Amino acid sequence: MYCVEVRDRIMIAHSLPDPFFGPAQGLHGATFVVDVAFFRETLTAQNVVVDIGAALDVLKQTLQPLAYQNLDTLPIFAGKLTTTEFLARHIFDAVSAAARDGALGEDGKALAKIRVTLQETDLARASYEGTVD
Ligand SMILES: Nc1nc2c(c(=O)[nH]1)N=C([C@H](O)[C@H](O)COP(=O)(O)OP(=O)(O)OP(=O)(O)O)CN2
Repeated sequence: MYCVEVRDRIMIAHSLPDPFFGPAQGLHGATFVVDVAFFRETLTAQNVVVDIGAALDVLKQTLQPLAYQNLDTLPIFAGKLTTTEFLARHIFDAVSAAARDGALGEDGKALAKIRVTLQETDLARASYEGTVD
């Protein structure tokens, strides 16, 4: 399986209002390093998985609505615990939708899978991966 992975960063604020999270129940900031990996069984006619520039653009556009936001105030996340895992799935859904819509070109519609990884510190990260369908 071939893979191309691109990276961006995002700064957000949020709280995790459940006793499970201890001190993180309060409002705090996070800077996530976001990696998105694109997988194909075979290369395209140009011998790529996806164009790296297009992949970087899709990731930047996906993160833009979240950047520098307090996630607690965004209607799409109302009542949700915006954990690292949850945000990985949210970003996966947006990148997958962009791929299906052709933002990565015609070949981008035929990816085997996508994996989104959010690194919240040098010690911890979370991922979501799935097929593009
Ligand atoms: N599985 C997850 N666990 C935690 C997440 C998460 O997104 N997924 N997030 C947090 C906090 O937002 C923050 O990143 C860390 O908070 P902190 O309280 O410092 O976390 P720890 O559990 O490592 O430390 P303790 O102080 O021992 O609780 C927390 N967990």
